[in-house]
Amino acid sequence: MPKALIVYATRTNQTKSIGELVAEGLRMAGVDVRILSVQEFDKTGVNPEDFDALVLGSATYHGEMMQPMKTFLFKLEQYNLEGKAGGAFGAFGWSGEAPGRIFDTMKIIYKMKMVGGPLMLKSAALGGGVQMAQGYGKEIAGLLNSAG
Ligand SMILES: Cc1cc2nc3c(=O)[nH]c(=O)nc-3n(C[C@H](O)[C@H](O)[C@H](O)COP(=O)(O)O)c2cc1C
Repeated sequence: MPKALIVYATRTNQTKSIGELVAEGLRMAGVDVRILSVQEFDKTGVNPEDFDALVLGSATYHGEMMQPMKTFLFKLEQYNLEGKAGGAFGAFGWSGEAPGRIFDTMKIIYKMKMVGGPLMLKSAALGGGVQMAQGYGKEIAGLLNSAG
């Protein structure tokens, strides 16, 4: 069974809720998922290289991703993530810079095989958010299947 790791940064848990729905979508598509906050990741000793997909999320504050996700993206330099499936998501209010910045870093710096684009939602609970987030997870799972 392919494995996915989701790591997120959040302040009021909207991004966590979106991540949990992305996890559901991945699981529906037969992927084994581990979901952790950045703080939990730091405590666990999980190795991202042990996963087939890495999905990262951060809320946007003051036009930026949250500081723990910035630090986490630097930390990833110690791992070889090239060719792994990837996606990026986050809750936002109006401008939503974080998911796009994370997405580009995963694609350009870590040379990951990314889904079509970042997932930006104002809330997991609004406007078809559940379906969109679950669908995003399924889309990432599709990359794994096509990778064989
Ligand atoms: C002080 C403050 C600054 C914010 N700055 C932005 C911003 O620059 N752009 C944006 O799209 N949303 C901004 N937001 C909205 C948050 O991204 C939004 O509330 C989001 O749902 C929070 O997600 P979280 O629960 O995962 O922390 C801001 C919210 C607060 C309270």
